[in-house]
Amino acid sequence: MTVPDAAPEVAPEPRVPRGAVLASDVLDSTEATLIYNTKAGGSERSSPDHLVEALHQLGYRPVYRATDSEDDLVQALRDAEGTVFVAGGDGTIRAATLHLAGRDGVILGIIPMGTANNIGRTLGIQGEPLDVIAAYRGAAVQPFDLGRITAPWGEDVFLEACGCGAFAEVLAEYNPDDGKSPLRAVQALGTALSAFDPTPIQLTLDTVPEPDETPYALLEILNTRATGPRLRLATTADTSDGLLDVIRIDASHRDGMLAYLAALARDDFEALPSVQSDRAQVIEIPYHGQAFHVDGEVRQGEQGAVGTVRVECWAGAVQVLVPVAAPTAGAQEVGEPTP
Ligand SMILES: Nc1ncnc2c1ncn2[C@@H]1O[C@H](COP(=O)(O)OP(=O)(O)OP(=O)(O)O)[C@@H](O)[C@H]1O
Repeated sequence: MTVPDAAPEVAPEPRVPRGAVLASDVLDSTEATLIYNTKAGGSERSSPDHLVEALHQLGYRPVYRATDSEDDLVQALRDAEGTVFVAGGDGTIRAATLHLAGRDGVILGIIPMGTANNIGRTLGIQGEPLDVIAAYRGAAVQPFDLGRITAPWGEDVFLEACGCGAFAEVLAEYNPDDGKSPLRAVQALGTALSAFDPTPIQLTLDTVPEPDETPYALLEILNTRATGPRLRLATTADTSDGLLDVIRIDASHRDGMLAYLAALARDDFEALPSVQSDRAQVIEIPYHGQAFHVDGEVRQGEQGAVGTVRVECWAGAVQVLVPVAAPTAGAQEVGEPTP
């Protein structure tokens, strides 16, 4: 069995995150595919050639599959085996991951190159692309959950989050032509949180209905800690726990806009008294035509529609490469040292 640079050269006792295993224990192939979105925000920081060379140095045999759009991923990933490295923003990682979900024998290697990088940050994967690749020497593999949605508009899968209320309304109104500004988006969310007038709904968490109907100014189901323009709504979310974080704000008890903006800036959104935080496997949300977002995409509301939006955690849908040295989501406490 040949493995890509399995043994770390400097760390005699690699410590892998809890729930993860060394990549060298599961990979029996040095095969690798590189997807590189040349349109993503940070793509000028390196080139596919540089990344291919860096992967070679780790012991992989990478093949770069050029893609002009998401549609090209069907062909590029059809026969992919081994490790699929995806360089791009959250949108690119999402697009590729949707093709890999539920597939055996494939591991996702994230090379964050966007603005928000919510997926990479949740896993402790950040930095310049070549540094990220270097940190994959002696890496571990851990499960990465996805969210699966069955709704009146159809089926959806998300990596980061889905939800309705203020953030979905902001995304539905957000005009990308005005420029992609995290600050503008956060300010818009603050305003929407204090002004949005939601319809009361009765939520069900893991088959247990909530006692009352509640008007939620914000209802977000998160897999990663942050979504959108780095909105850290679920500050302790764990992408490998088989659960989704349910973050909600009852509109009748909401704080003022500044309280939310300040909490986001302080990174303790869940500590606000008006923010309720729970974890569940299955969440059922009554649908009355309200707008939803699924990661960065919007499912526009449909007047007069009724039904249920069922959101379920798809535990371990993907296997993801994580550096052993960096802390990872849910793995701040590391497991026993690997022999
Ligand atoms: N493999 C791909 N090749 C080319 N284009 C892609 C690919 N995957 C996604 N895209 C498209 O590229 C666009 C930008 O992607 P992405 O969101 O990853 O980058 P970004 O906008 O720089 O990131 P961020 O949102 O973090 O700033 C998206 O509209 C997406 O549809």
